Amino acid sequence: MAELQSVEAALAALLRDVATTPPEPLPCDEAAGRVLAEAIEARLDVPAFDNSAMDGYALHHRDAGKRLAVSQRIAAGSPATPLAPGTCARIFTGGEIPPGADCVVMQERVEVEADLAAIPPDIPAGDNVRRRGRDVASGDLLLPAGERLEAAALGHLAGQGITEVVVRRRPRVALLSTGDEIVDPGQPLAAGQIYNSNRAMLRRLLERFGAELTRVASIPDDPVGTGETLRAAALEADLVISTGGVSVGEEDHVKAALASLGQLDLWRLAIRPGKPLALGRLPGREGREVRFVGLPGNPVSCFVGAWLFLRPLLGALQGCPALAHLPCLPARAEFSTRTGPRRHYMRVGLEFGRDGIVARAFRDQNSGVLSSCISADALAVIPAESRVEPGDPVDCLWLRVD
Ligand SMILES: Nc1nc2c(c(=O)[nH]1)N[C@H]1C(S)=C(S)[C@@H](COP(=O)(O)OP(=O)(O)OC[C@H]3O[C@@H](n4cnc5c(N)ncnc54)[C@H](O)[C@@H]3O)O[C@H]1N2
Ligand code: MOO
Repeated sequence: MAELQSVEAALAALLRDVATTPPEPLPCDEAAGRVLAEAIEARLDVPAFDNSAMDGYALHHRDAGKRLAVSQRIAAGSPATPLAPGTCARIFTGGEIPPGADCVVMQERVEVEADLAAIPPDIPAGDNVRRRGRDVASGDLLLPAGERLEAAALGHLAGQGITEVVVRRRPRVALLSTGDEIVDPGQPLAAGQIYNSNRAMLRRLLERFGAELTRVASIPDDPVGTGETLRAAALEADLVISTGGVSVGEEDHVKAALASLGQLDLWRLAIRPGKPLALGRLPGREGREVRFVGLPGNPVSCFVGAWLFLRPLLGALQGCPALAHLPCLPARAEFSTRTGPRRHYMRVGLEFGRDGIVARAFRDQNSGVLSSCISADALAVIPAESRVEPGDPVDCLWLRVD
């Protein structure tokens, strides 16, 4: 039997020449989770002016240790006037530092008697002053292209007064299921049939990875219908995904249809779960090439395949480097296991303790046992032909990310 291939080789083949989706303008209010198509330069200084970090008194530091008349009151949002020499200004958090002042003393340290503020000694220049442009200076790179717009980035855009951004169109994905035995939830189950659990699981994962599902369908069990379904799916999608039917079964219309419509490579990977994987290309609209990924039908193989292959692919389609790799955490195994010729991606829960991270494996790691994925914080990567004992180090790919 041909030698098993590596995940890295399959991933490189999958990601070769992936074109990003086209850019589209979008109001910032609708842009959460979307990926910037172009870098954004800051057009304002933030803060826009030197301002106070405290409620207190603004003064020149040479006047520290004196009793000073309070010559003005500066609330946040009202302009300051130059500070009369030898006086201080009552100031509030966010209030503009008046010209002539260079520090702020918080009010808890100041005694006010008969309109005079007793300032403690030795206040350094700059104390409690938030300098203009400290966060962002006009002309700086505010956000790079490829940034996924999450909370702080959206706040940063708003801080610049920006209302619209140019983002990558969501990758359009067709999600197809194979298998005569697979039935949609809501329908009655006949003997030997099972409900389609991969579809609901992948739909959620794909949406988390930034996709828009354009078609969710089952592939009919005949060659003509299969070809038509694949062709129609490719015309409206950037990516066509199928589940099931990638191992060595006899009747497989998907493989035949793909091979005749476009191109198909069948991979047998040295991993568990997820050994069989189909990668191909289909003709799309206007001569574009649409990627095809055929994941194995076993639900855990599907789940693991989605994290290992679909997430980086959706990252490449969106031009988003953050989706290329899962964060890898060093943990200590709380279990023992041994592997054969395939690298094992074990579903583990992680416990973060003072002495580091402990990885606990789900009791049943069979590729049909979807319960192993429910509380999986990570995939522990156990190299091929190795042995792990409790306390041994294991690399864990963190799954609590988008
Ligand atoms: N003789 C061999 N048999 C198998 C091999 C092999 O190398 N030689 N590989 C095994 C491995 S590993 C995997 S993984 C599976 C992959 O099989 P397929 O991708 O061809 O998938 P199916 O046979 O269609 O289904 C496998 C399993 O998953 C269930 N399934 C399928 N789709 C769904 C769905 N949408 N929701 C829930 N469950 C689904 C299906 O009923 C089967 O039980 O092949 C092994 N066999
Ligand atoms: O590799 Mo299969 O994906 O073990 O069940």
